[in-house]
Parts: sequence; structure tokens; C-alpha cells
Amino acid sequence: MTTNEPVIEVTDLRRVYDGGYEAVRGVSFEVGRGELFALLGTNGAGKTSTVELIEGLARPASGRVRVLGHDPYTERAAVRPHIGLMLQEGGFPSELTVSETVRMWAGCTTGARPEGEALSLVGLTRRAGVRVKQLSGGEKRRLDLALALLGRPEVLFLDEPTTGLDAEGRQETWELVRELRATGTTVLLTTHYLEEAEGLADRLAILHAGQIAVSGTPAEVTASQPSRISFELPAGYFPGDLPPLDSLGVTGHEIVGRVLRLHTNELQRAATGLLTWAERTGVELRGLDVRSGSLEEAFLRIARDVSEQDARMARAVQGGTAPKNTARPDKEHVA
Ligand SMILES: Nc1ncnc2c1ncn2[C@@H]1O[C@H](COP(=O)(O)OP(=O)(O)OP(=O)(O)O)[C@@H](O)[C@H]1O
Repeated sequence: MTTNEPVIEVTDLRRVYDGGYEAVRGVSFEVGRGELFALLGTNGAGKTSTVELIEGLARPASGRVRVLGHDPYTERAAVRPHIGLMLQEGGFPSELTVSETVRMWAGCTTGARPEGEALSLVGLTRRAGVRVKQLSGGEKRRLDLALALLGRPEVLFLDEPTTGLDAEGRQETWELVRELRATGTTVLLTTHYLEEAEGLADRLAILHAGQIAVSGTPAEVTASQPSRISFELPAGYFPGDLPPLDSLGVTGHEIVGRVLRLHTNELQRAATGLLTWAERTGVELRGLDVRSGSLEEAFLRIARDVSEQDARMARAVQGGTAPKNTARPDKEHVA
């Protein structure tokens, strides 16, 4: 039930924390009505910093955000009644019961769902009388979600909604999110679970150091990744004994111990060439593993870039040549 009408528009967004650290560095994307857009990224990539700007919780250093056609920071009153927020840390009074918490929240929400409906949506009906401090981490996440859904929002922001949930709870939340999306709710999701993004998102973006490294539908992002073939080099053989790698359509390779890993955009050609060579030579390729590009591969490739950059940065800092505003600070100031 998606349309092209953008409900969220983000253009060249930047966020700079006190102290000058630029956590969001020119992020742009759009989310259409009824679409589910997922933001992925390593720890500290800038997901929460970005989403907070879109939620109107902070003012961008520069760039433009529109939610339902309004600036969520300066026109908060126009946007707030139509959005539901599930933040990473809900922070409810711990002495209240689940039921009291929902009623308190409903008191501040226009057109709130009845308490029973909100609790049943997230499977907390039987915990209504329990104090918040006695809930498990996963149950607190469900309560967060119930509160985000209270006002039947047109736009739902879910910041790591299934962190702390067990496998069953995660499946139930995914089912609920699918139902909401099917009825036209627009969803912006941040998550660390790749299968969550792959299974739920219409489109996704992987953030890296405050910028979008790759974006598209899950299928497009996956297809943009090279496939991989790995195996143990047979005893007494070296990479130079294989057919020339470029003749197999191999674009890159690495060797770790005796394991050779080949990257290719032509999986069938590379696998056929390699297996034909092994057959002709009479060797066994032990541990042979052939896999198409995946979202995980895209994520790991970006994460590897991050670690390499961090290592370069550490060396530059030791040598006194680190560029300004690129070292990641500890979280201490709110912009
Ligand atoms: N209040 C703050 N003051 C200074 N720096 C901050 C602040 N909040 C976040 N940062 C820094 O900004 C960068 C991005 O943080 P952010 O929380 O947006 O990342 P994230 O992608 O949501 O990470 P995670 O997956 O760990 O939640 C990090 O380097 C973080 O240390």
C-alpha cells in the first residue's frame, strides 16, 4: 500500500555535537507513504543522531527535514499528533504499573486506542497489573511499542524495536509491524538485525561514519555485492597454480592461512572454471563454500572499511597528523 508521495524527506542533513563532532554528514533520502525504510549501520554510524533530527528532537546544523510536509523541529505541533516514537530508552516511571503507564500516556494522546487494544497488540494483556520495574527488558520494549502505537500514528519511528526480545517476541513484533505497514502506516526503522531489515524493509540504507554508504531495496543492495567462493588450497598448491583469476571473472582475492577467498560478479563462470580445474587436476577443494552476495556481505564490507579507517586514524593520531573532527568522541553533550 505504498505511494510515491513522500512522507519523510531528508536533504543533505548534518548534525554537529558540542565540541564540533559531525555525526551526520550530508544524509539524504525519502520515504513514501506506506513504505518501510530501514536504517542500518555499525555502532556509532549515526542512525540515532539522524532519526532524532527527523523526529524533531534536535535541530540540524544544516540541511532540510520534512515530515508530512512540515519541519518537525520548528512545526512540532503540526507533526507530533501524527507520529509515534519508539525510542531506544523509553524511561517510564518504574513504580507505575503497565496499565497506569498506558493510561497516563493516553491522557496526553489525541484519539488514543483503548488501553486493552494497545496492550493486546503487543501481547502485554496479562502483564497489565505488573509494575514497570518488574518487567523484563523485552517486555519493556513491547510497552514502548504499545505507547508508540497509542495514537494510531501515520508515521512510526522504531529505534531498534526488537533489541532484547527473544526469537518469538521478535517474530511477533515483525508480524505486527507488517500489519501496520499493510494498513498504510509509514515506518522508519533502525536496527542491528540484518534479517529484520531484509524481511521488513521496502528500502534500506546502510550508514557509515555519518553518510549513506549504500541504499536501495534489499534485493538491489544484495545484488550490488560481489559473490564469494572460498576453499582450502590443496596441499602443495599455491594461488599461482590456479587458472589466471581474471580469466575466471574473479575481481579480488585474499588468503588467510591456507584458505583462499575469491570475489566475483560472475559466480557461475568462476565456480565452473574452478571446479573444472579441480576435476582436471584431480584435487579436492576442501571446505568449498560458494555464496551469492548478501546484505550481510554488504554490511561486513562497510564495517571492515570502518575498522580500517579507525586503524589509519589511530596511526595518524600517534603520528600527530589526524584531520580535524573525524575522531569519534564519547557521548557527552546533546546538541
Ligand atoms: N550527545 C552526544 N554528544 C557527542 N557525541 C555524540 C552524542 N551522541 C552521539 N554521539 C556520537 O555520534 C556518533 C553517532 O552516534 P549515534 O548514537 O547516532 O550512532 P548509532 O548509529 O545510533 O549507534 P548505535 O548503533 O550504537 O546506537 C557516535 O560517534 C557517538 O559517539
